[in-house]
Amino acid sequence: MAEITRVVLSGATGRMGTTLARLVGEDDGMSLAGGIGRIPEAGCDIGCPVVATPETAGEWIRQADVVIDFSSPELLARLLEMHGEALAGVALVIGTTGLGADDQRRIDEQARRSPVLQAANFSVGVNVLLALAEKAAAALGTEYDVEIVEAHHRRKVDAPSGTALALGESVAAGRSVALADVRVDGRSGRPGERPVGEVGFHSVRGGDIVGEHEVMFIGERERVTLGHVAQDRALFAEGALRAAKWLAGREPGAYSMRDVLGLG
Ligand SMILES: NC(=O)C1=CN([C@@H]2O[C@H](COP(=O)(O)OP(=O)(O)OC[C@H]3O[C@@H](n4cnc5c(N)ncnc54)[C@H](OP(=O)(O)O)[C@@H]3O)[C@@H](O)[C@H]2O)C=CC1
Ligand SMILES: O=C(O)C1=N[C@H](C(=O)O)C[C@H](O)C1
Repeated sequence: MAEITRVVLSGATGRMGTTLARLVGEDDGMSLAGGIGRIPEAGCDIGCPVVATPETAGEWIRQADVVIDFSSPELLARLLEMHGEALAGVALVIGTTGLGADDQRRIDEQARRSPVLQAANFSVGVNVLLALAEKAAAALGTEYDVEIVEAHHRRKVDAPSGTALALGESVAAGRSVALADVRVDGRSGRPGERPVGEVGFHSVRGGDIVGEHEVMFIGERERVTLGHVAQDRALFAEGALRAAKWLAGREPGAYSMRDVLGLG
């Protein structure tokens, strides 16, 4: 009989959590062990028991093959603090964005005990776009000004999006600079003339936009635009489940969608 991948969802009752629960339910190779989300009653709808805090999820985690987190920086931090040891050997797929330096440090520490795959965006298209942005930035150089524009639904709480920042990291890598040294979020007042090498970020929020990203390389007489439009968040959930199956059973370490997709 084929192996079943047992999944725990962190953020189970949210937009991504419920989409993931539906797709896991449709997949003969996966089963839901439990979920963490603030609305335990939602367990009936998503097809597995849900608890409101990670404290009581320890047993599920110990028995799981993979924990998939699309929640908030706060819940992810508590999960790692509370269950770092229970998670040893359990694969961890992280989609949560808006993380700070301390959150990232905790994730990197966990990657010494568990296989951890973190991605700001699980769509195949965006991961190809990240590679294209790096190539374009290297080829065009700083004669071309880079502006990154992203648009999301009105309920998104972090800005710029994780994907926009990942695109900025690609541009910075292509130019061999640190993003923190060239990043500018929006402009207002009299910021003065645009310095050479700056990477600008602009966030649009409204309605039900799933996720749109554009990287503009703006020269004196031409403009190169690379972009991606997500039309359905099942796109991200499918990518996360593909990553989960790929990751379960691997050695501890930090992995990326590049590894899953063989993008080098
Ligand atoms: N990497 C990728 O491809 C993608 C990443 N994302 C990211 O995933 C994250 C979640 O997105 P989305 O599903 O839209 O957000 P939602 O707000 O819809 O879902 C978040 C879920 O986490 C729960 N949660 C958050 N904080 C806590 C807490 N402290 N205790 C208990 N439960 C908590 C929420 O419960 P409650 O609703 O009750 O607050 C909810 O179930 C975001 O960071 C987003 O940017 C999103 C899409 C794709
Ligand atoms: O919050 C969202 O919805 C999304 N968040 C991710 C991000 O911050 O880049 C990925 C996707 O764009 C949807």
